[in-house]
Amino acid sequence: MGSALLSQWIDGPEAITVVDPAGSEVPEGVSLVADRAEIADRRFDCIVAAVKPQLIDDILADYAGNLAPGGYVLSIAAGYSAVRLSKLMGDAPVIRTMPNLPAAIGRGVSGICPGPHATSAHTGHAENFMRRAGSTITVDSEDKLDRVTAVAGSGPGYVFEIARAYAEAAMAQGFDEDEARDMVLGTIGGAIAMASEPSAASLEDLRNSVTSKGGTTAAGLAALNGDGGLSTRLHDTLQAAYDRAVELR
Ligand SMILES: NC(=O)C1=CN([C@@H]2O[C@H](COP(=O)(O)OP(=O)(O)OC[C@H]3O[C@@H](n4cnc5c(N)ncnc54)[C@H](O)[C@@H]3O)[C@@H](O)[C@H]2O)C=CC1
Ligand SMILES: O=C(O)[C@@H]1CCC=N1
Repeated sequence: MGSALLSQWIDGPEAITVVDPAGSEVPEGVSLVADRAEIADRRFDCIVAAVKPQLIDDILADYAGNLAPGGYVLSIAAGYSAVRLSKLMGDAPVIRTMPNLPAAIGRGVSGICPGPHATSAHTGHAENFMRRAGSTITVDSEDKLDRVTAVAGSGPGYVFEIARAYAEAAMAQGFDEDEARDMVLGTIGGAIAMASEPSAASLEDLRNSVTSKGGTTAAGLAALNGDGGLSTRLHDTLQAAYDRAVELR
């Protein structure tokens, strides 16, 4: 996820240094170091925590001394609370964010939640930073950010899985893999673009506008969600993701 954001951040004026022991590739103009020791005496206005939440306890405390006076920590980690991260880093100002993967093409949706000691200047900076990667929603509690995580952070995973299953079903109708992928992504993309038009009708009305009485869509929709099974499944999906975020706090 860090690389996806980085791809959108590089056009800005900031000097960016990435620490990654795995030596991931970084875009031109970004410094890469494999070991924090190489930057031990340097100070940064913003430290981005982009490791797995389960690794934060072991990794981030070492960076407390790398924060410049007035700087802040921007976390993208799911669940791991800003309060806990601030304490871990010597009462540093922390802003928690929750981006999603389409940030890689500037189409992300990012939640932002100011944490302990964060000033309005820190929040403004984080909002500008995340807006470079797509749209943002600022929330006033960590619990809400964990719910943004369930809806949007994990959301591309649900969408890719739905598209995959949809394409698999198209193949069962006799289309080859490329045909199925093209038709399914074209249909999803077209429908979403139409629903995203400023003057678009409600999602319910749009659905109804496809559904002729006694026709094919009505037959398909009855199988898809006639018993409310899809609605229940999606409700359970978001709840399970939220519950996991709570466990990671
Ligand atoms: N994958 C996604 O769609 C999203 C992920 N996130 C959050 O982003 C964070 C990273 O997740 P992913 O990108 O999926 O995982 P990832 O495994 O792809 O990336 C983690 C990176 O951390 C690096 N790393 C490991 N140990 C390190 C250390 N000691 N110092 C510096 N870097 C180290 C790894 O080499 C790797 O490049 C997690 O906290 C996750 O909750 C948030 C929103 C969406
Ligand atoms: O699966 C995860 O935990 C991360 C956070 C949101 C999306 N990927």
